[in-house]
Amino acid sequence: MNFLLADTFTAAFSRLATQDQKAVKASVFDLQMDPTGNGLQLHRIDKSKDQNFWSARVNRDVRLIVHRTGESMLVAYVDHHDDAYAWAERRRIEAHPRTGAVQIVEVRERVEDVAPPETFDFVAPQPALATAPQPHLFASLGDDALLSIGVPTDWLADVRAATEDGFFALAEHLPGEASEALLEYAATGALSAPMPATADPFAHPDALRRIRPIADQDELEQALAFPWEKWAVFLHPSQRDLTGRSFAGPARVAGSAGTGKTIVALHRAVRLARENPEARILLASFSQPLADAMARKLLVLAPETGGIVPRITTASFRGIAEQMYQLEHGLRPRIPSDAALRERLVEAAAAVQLKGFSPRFLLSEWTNVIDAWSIVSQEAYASVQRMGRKSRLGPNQRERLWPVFEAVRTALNAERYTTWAQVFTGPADGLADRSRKPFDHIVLDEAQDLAPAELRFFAALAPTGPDALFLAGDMGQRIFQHPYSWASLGVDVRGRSHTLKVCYRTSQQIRRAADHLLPAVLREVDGIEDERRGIVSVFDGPAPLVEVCENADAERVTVRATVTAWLEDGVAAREIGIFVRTPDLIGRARAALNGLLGADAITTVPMHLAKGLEFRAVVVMACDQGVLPLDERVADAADEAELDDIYETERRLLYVACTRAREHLLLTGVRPASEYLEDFRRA
Ligand SMILES: Nc1ncnc2c1ncn2[C@@H]1O[C@H](COP(=O)(O)OP(=O)(O)OP(=O)(O)O)[C@@H](O)[C@H]1O
Repeated sequence: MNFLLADTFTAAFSRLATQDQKAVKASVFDLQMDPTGNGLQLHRIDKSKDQNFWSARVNRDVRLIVHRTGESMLVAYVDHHDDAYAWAERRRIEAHPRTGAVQIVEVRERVEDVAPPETFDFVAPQPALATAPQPHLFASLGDDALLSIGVPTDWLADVRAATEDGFFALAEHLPGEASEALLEYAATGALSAPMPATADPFAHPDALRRIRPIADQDELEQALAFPWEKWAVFLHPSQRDLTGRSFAGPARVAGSAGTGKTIVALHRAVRLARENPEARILLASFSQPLADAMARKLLVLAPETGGIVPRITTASFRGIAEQMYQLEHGLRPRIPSDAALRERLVEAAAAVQLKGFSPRFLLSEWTNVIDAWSIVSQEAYASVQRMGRKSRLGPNQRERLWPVFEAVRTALNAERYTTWAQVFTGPADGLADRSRKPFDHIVLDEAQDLAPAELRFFAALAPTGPDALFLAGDMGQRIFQHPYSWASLGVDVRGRSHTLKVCYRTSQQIRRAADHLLPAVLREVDGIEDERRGIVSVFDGPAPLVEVCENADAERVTVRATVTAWLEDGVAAREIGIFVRTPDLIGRARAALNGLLGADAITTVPMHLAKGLEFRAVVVMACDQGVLPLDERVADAADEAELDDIYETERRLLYVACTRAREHLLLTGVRPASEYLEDFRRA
């Protein structure tokens, strides 16, 4: 008999008190050992429309709801007695008549039978005083089309009557696949193609995202250990596909912020480790805090110690390269700071009386071209494409610049400095001819910000072959790198790049507004197009707020009032993040929080550190003209094209900051405000 867990159960389980959870766990384990349910006092729920629902007694108060057929035992829900019964009385579990996927369907009471909950009011007539009626979003879709995307038959009329305002209240009652397909239709005007049917209705990808077969005790232990981490057990079909698929060459998962790329990277690393007990896997991300966060999540997915976890190394991009450097050289690399580099560049420029290039330009050219691409000769500099450095530097300019860079390289060598690019390039060169590599599989998150030397390094760490290199990243969030061709470095993901479309982190309102900061289609150097239309968020929330204030005092008052309201509303201080463009603006953010209870727990950081974070509520402060985009950067642009590039990166920074928010977002600035606020408001 198949033993299965539904996400409705894990969600309800995570809400119970710890004592009750212990008792529920014991009952579920008993049930797994003996799926007949003997000893658990199973009672059929007579009032349910689905005769396969039974209740099992956990303790005096708590009841487990199971769905039992000849072939399967599905643990569907758990709650206090009356609520558990009420849940089962309004549900049925069945294979959808068209898609074939098993669904937990909320039974749609007829309007005359039951007063509709306040949150939805679809088939019921609109009040007479309603303002201009909103168009029905799905009026043009026939039954056939609605059934093809998994809308349960009882909900067809509601879906056809849904308007924009009420859709999310309705969506909560529909199976996820149906609401996502409807939202995508609302956004793009196209219906997604249905998934192919499977012989076993539980094996259908749409069923697997909510109902997971549990093979043994270990799996059950894992599913119950962290019930609030839904992602650990229930994946979207597209996430599941990317987790399980084998790729003949380097592959990539793309997708807007919050679509679960990190989750795919984690599941994939665990899957590869489980499948091959010999495999050594590297799971790396941009920074140490992000690597630490992945390591914590890894323990949720694979709690068993002594098992696969020791074979998965989690590290930051630089951390792993630095370790290898240290192993080889016996000491840590001495890395020049940006200030030290700038100083040497300015000195070298003065020595050759170079005029017309700002220190910022010299540093950027050094970092993004000379050092990034290991340029060591004037000839190489003359021919380098300066990919992503859109300013066209003619041969004369390069000729004038070269002595400066050459002098800086010599000075750095003399002072025993090693640049980050050199830290990555050394091991990459050393490993090129070796047959034994340190890892079998490399899985990288935040791949959009990999520098060329870093990409080469990671590609060299595992043997070329199937599933050697998997990259997760969103081009729309690239803030540290100029674009360049991955294919030119041998990492060609064309044909093996897949985009996730369902956003789990950010409410529909915030995501939609943030999307306006970026073009609808982003085109990469290697020709891959990243289509950003048709992304849907799985939940709804308040519209983001934009406040342009007369002065910094007024801004402080606005931010303080909003944060206070969030705290009073039950948002914990640690769930609030405040982002500003530069470190010296942090004081402006802290001033707004001065004296607020719990203010210390509120994160206040520059936008550059927002990557990978997540908060229930976010303020992006000081979005003033001159701050976003940052005047200093704009002033250094060599030409129009370079200016465009700066504008784009600044825009992406704001996009990253805004998309850290789950439910609430406030953007503030002082008049005259950043022009980006207008784009944001277009939503
Ligand atoms: N299948 C899922 N079920 C439930 N929650 C999920 C699922 N997949 C992802 N999430 C949640 O969505 C949020 C975003 O996931 P994740 O960090 O993997 O997205 P991302 O695409 O890497 O985001 P970003 O590009 O902004 O870093 C997280 O809170 C994660 O737990």
